[in-house]
Amino acid sequence: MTPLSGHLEAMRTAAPLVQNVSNFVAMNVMANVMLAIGASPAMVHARDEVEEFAGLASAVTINIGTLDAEWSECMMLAAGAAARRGVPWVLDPVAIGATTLRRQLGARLLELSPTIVRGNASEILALSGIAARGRGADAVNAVAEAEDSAHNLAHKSGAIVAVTGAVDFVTDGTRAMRVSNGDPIMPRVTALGCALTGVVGAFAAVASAFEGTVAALAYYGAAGEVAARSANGPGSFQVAFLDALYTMQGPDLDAIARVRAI
Ligand SMILES: Nc1ncnc2c1ncn2[C@@H]1O[C@H](COP(=O)(O)OP(=O)(O)OP(=O)(O)O)[C@@H](O)[C@H]1O
Ligand SMILES: Cc1ncsc1CCO
Ligand SMILES: [Mg+2]
Repeated sequence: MTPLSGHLEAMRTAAPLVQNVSNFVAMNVMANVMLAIGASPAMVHARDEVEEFAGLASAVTINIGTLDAEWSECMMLAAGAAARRGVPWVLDPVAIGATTLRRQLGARLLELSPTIVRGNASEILALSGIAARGRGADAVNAVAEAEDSAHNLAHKSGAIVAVTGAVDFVTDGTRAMRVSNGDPIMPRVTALGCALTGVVGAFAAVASAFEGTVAALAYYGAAGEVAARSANGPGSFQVAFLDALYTMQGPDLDAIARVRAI
């Protein structure tokens, strides 16, 4: 396996263009996070250009956070274009269990073979068909409760499935890894999970989906730990987090990362 630092350095060297069909809450947060890591984000989602743009991008991410009928159509077009062209694409199934609209779109997007699915425990449980206790965008379930579902979902869909939370779990349906970096203040800032999906996309542009996902999660959590040391609350954390993502070097990442195979 390439060291985590190798994937971070490759991502920064490539500065991949990542197209994000995201949501109204996350767009600004996500674009700033992606610029801080050294990627090139483009929040492009209009029906008339979304497919064409997917041909230019090195990765595509789809987030159903604030969907309506038109967003849904644009997401299907972007995911379809990425899948046809072999561009890695990442699904973020925000609050997928909450409504019929979300469940139905989630099922249709899964048919377009996402390269990676990244969600919190409640979302991964719901996406794999098990009633989960998520109330909206926030997880109510622990990651461990969703590990079997993640395994089955990966097996069935062919996607790498990442369940994030206090200890992240990543599986391709056969092997699995846990990443135990991060800080409990991270879910107190909106859209940090959504922004993480963009970071996963940037790493998937330069690495295999499994290794890239693990590296992205470790880097994100490690930067969260560094930022939390100087933060007084969610406001100062958000600023410190962008700085930590920006300043973290490969050797820092290898030293702070807590990644283990299961
Ligand atoms: N309790 C926690 N302790 C440590 N780190 C955490 C914790 N919760 C979240 N994190 C960190 O935050 C990252 C994103 O996680 P999270 O699962 O909260 O996303 P999310 O629920 O999709 O967020 P959102 O939908 O609000 O954008 C995780 O990969 C992890 O690094
Ligand atoms: C709060 C919120 N509501 C819809 S999307 C979103 C961002 C976190 O997922
Ligand atoms: Mg989320």
